[in-house]
Amino acid sequence: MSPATAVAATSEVTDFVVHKANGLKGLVDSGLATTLPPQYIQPPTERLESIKIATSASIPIIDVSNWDDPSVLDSISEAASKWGFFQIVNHGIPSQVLSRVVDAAHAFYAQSNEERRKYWKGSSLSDTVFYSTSFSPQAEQVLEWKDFLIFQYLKGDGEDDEPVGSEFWPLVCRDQVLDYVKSAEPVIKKLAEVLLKKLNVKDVNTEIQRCLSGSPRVALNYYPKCPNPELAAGVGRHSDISTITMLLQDDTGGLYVREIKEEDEEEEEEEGEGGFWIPVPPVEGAIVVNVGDAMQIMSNGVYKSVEHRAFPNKTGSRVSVPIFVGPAGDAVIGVLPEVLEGGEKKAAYKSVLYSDYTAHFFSKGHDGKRTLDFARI
Ligand SMILES: COc1cc(/C=C/C(=O)SCCNC(=O)CCNC(=O)[C@H](O)C(C)(C)COP(=O)(O)OP(=O)(O)OC[C@H]2O[C@@H](n3cnc4c(N)ncnc43)[C@H](O)[C@@H]2OP(=O)(O)O)ccc1O
Ligand SMILES: O=C(O)CCC(=O)C(=O)O
Ligand SMILES: [Fe+2]
Repeated sequence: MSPATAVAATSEVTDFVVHKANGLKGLVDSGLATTLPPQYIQPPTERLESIKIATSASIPIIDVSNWDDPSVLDSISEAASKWGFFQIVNHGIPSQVLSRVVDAAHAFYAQSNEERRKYWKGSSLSDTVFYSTSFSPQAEQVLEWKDFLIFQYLKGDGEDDEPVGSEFWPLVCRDQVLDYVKSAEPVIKKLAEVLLKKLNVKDVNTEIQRCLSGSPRVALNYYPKCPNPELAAGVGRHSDISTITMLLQDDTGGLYVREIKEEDEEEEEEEGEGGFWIPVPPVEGAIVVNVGDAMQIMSNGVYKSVEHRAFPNKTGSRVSVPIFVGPAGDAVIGVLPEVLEGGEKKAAYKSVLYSDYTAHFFSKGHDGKRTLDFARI
């Protein structure tokens, strides 16, 4: 292929996937992507083959059947400090609710391009749901091998009101997403309570509440079967900007978490391309929990938001369902005063308007933990 033809092919693929709103799923279904298109080819340093996989480390699996057990609280806060990631089991969310939301994700992507396109970002009838691809396609050098459908769970005024705009959510997955968020809410609340309690925050006032939870966002991430997974990334190295993320993954696998080294803890994590990556194996009924940047800021680095990434595979598609719990856009986040009491440590982060922080995150491709520099003093 001449360079000119290659460029034409490149722009045609982006046009088809992004601008014509077919998504990556549309490209894969078209049968045209028998080899990985150039704009999905990651630089060598970002490929699975060039990362060092940790063979002996694993992230903790915590049984949360008894939230009153002090050892559960200790395990959670220790995991949030040491790994930034853990899995919870016996959390009380019925297994059918979990399997139904995964099946519903497959059902959404199994639809025709026309049906999915109705929800494409900018065309969707409600801003509380949209379909898109990669991460921020307008800002990325290389696209990620992922589509996502994202919902904003914005509660109505009345106690029993359905979330704003949910009458416009796709019928193939609407009820399953609603059931999942409703069942997850008490678990999210408990996790936030435990993490704050261990920071000595006794009075969870309205301002702190706002910093913990605006309206959660739920995504149905879809990583199609990939012709050359060794060259691609499903989601590139990033930390979440949330306070907490609860991630449900199907039984495929593909998620890796960066191992925190002790020296990282002392000098503030300096990641880059080195270090070891810990696979997060799917565990039946488990939910992966991770600390996001907002929690790292509020806890002054006691809890760590940790880089993670996911790779696609050659044999089949993969689904994951994160619930991002984070501040409202107009909340100001900063180090909680309780964390600085005693006066030994200085605040490592300034206070920032969360919508400025999120705008910065979405204005660039994934770049590990660099987003945090936006708030670092
Ligand atoms: C897509 O691939 C991804 C995504 C991620 C995401 C990781 C996270 O940690 S997201 C956590 C952020 N969410 C929360 O903390 C939940 C509570 N708050 C909100 O949802 C708020 O919307 C807000 C995120 C704080 C922003 O509020 P505001 O500034 O008032 O403006 P909005 O209009 O609501 O949003 C601005 C802009 O961002 C888009 N957006 C918001 N969340 C997501 C998201 N999770 N994924 C994709 N896009 C998102 C929103 O649609 C708006 O877009 P415009 O184009 O209309 O400006 C990690 C890794 C990935 O690969
Ligand atoms: O699919 C996964 O396992 C990870 C997804 C993720 O990190 C995200 O959506 O923020
Ligand atoms: Fe993430």
